[in-house]
Amino acid sequence: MSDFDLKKLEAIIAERGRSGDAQSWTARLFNAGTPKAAQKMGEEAVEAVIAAVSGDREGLISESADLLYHWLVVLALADVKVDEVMAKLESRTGQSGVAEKASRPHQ
Ligand SMILES: N=c1c2ncn([C@@H]3O[C@H](COP(=O)(O)OP(=O)(O)OP(=O)(O)O)[C@@H](O)[C@H]3O)c2ncn1[C@@H]1O[C@H](COP(=O)(O)O)[C@@H](O)[C@H]1O
Repeated sequence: MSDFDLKKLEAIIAERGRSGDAQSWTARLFNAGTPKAAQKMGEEAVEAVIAAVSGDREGLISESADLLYHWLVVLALADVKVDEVMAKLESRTGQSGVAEKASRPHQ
């Protein structure tokens, strides 16, 4: 099993985004800004949905990777850390999760 994880990709994105390398897709997204990065994230999400609904397992894996990459770029541009998202998810587990869930509408 791979030991690659979202925090490693987060670090790569932070470094590549600031690189100024014209060949870097991450740098191009950083330069383009949040609207472009968020648009790409949305496109990849839709492609992942299509793969899931059509039963395309390999497609779902590939589109999920694209989605997570673009999601991390959007987070980086908003100065939000993966750890903050994980803390939010953790707060929804166990007893604290019950309290958080009760405070959220539509759940
Ligand atoms: N994980 C990814 C990753 N996933 C997807 N992509 C790129 O996301 C881009 C958009 O995907 P699309 O399928 O929409 O491709 P496209 O049709 O060319 O896009 P459009 O410009 O036409 O909208 C493609 O160029 C993919 O290569 C990624 N680009 C980079 N990474 C990671 O970021 C690192 C640094 O990459 P660079 O910034 O390119 O050096 C890489 O080593 C990887 O670890």
